Amino acid sequence: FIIWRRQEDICHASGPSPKTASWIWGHELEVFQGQASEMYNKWMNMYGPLFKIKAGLFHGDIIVLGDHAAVQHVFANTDTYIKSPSFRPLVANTIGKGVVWAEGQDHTYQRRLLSPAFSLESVKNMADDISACAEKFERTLSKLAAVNGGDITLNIVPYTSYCTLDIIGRVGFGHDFKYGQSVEAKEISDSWSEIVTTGLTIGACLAPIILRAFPFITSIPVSFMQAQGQVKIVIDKLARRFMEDESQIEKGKNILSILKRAQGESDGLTTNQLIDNIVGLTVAGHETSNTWLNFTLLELARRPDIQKKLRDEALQYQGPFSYDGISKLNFLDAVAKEGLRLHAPLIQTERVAMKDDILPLTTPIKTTNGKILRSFRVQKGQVFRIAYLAMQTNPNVWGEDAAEFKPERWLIPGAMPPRNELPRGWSNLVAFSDGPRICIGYRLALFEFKVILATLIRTLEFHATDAVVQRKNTITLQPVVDGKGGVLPLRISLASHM
Ligand code: HEM
Repeated sequence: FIIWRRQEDICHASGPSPKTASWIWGHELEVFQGQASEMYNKWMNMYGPLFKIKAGLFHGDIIVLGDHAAVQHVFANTDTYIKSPSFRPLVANTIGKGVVWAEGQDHTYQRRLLSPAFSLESVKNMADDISACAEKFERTLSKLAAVNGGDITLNIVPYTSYCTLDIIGRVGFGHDFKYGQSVEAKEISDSWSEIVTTGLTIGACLAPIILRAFPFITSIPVSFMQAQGQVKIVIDKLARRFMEDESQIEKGKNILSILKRAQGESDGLTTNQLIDNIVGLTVAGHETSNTWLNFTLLELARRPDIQKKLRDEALQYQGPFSYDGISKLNFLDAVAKEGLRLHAPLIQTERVAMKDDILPLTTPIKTTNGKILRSFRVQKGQVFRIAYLAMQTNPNVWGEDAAEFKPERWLIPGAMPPRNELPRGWSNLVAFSDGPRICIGYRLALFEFKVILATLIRTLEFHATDAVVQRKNTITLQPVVDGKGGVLPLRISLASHM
């Protein structure tokens, strides 16, 4: 057994020294204490796109993956590489047994039934709802700036969050959250603040490690985890209420109506699966889109020249925003991609190998015993972290300016690395993942991002403040100022042409 173990590739994989790891929490504590993805970026630079770290509570080493061929292989083989079984009961408790939770045939089945609600045609039909929410957001900021003499400094995070919640409410299940003013919107917003605040505490780092070591624990008394369950309670109630009104279901263009109408006698999601999926979509689609917008606004605030170029393009657009129309705004498209590359809202995901396998490698790796490996043998039970953010900001792939916000790299011929040196995934990014579990809402996320940004930028100017903004990972990437999460101060003024 010992000889066999010593032959495993992981034994000789490079990585940070075990001596630098906490004896009880491994390197996981160091990863948590740094800024989001900071340690992964550093180690990827030192050890290459596949390295191992010490796991907490004496669990076997974790492999951190950024190699394109290996990542593509993991995402393509969803039967071999599944989400961590230790977290499934927790996901079931907090967001239900929808597509986010499902594995194997159940996942394929649910995904097939959900897909029509996210088709190009369905997303195009969401244009009016998305625009209405974006305009409300813009009017609120313009009004605040106007009554304050044309200029105001505020924390943008809750304002963006009200807007993205409004959108998912309307396009998801025909509900108006009234731009953060309804009772339910306040409950969701309070739960999220709790998640962000407690997500910065040590408990949020230790809870998943404990769960992995003791998977029979289905409920951990950490408010970080419990707060997610509160969103389920609120959305569950609203979605059930919506379904009682058959006339709404008959004419509705929203996701729940589409799914409910498709509910056949032998084929279709059960009512509980429908509800769980609406909960999952709300959780998966709300704060992710919010993060993408917030950090892109920060980048634009720091670069008035880029902001002006974006504004000029948006001002040329005539009429209401449609999916096809807004897709023609090339600079907006480049800003969207660059914002997502630099600030992937989900910075990583985890997978576990269900059987022994061999990972193909794009970049051969050198092991600690001097061997060059062109593929990597893994054993059943191996845990992987797929480091989305580190992959998208790896200077060995994206060049020396990988950490800079440069939308023009997407437009100037030859400015991007050759496609065969980039991963697969939407626009050669991994932020939406890839393979059979690629984000089901990516088209909606992109459309809403563009409509909101174009609507805001036409009338408002964003300016950076003196605040030092850090980035931490609390489920999604969060701006942190003075140790407080969910804080991103921006100065906002009415655009000079107004
Ligand atoms: C910027 C916005 C978004 C980002 C960056 C994002 C990212 C991701 C990623 C990385 C995954 C794969 C996670 C994994 O397998 O471990 C995922 C899955 C998923 N996303 Fe998104 N997402 C976004 C917006 C949305 C929206 C707007 C919705 C729906 C309203 C949505 C619904 C889902 C669902 C249901 C899954 C699970 C899909 C499956 O397992 O088959 N997401 N998303």
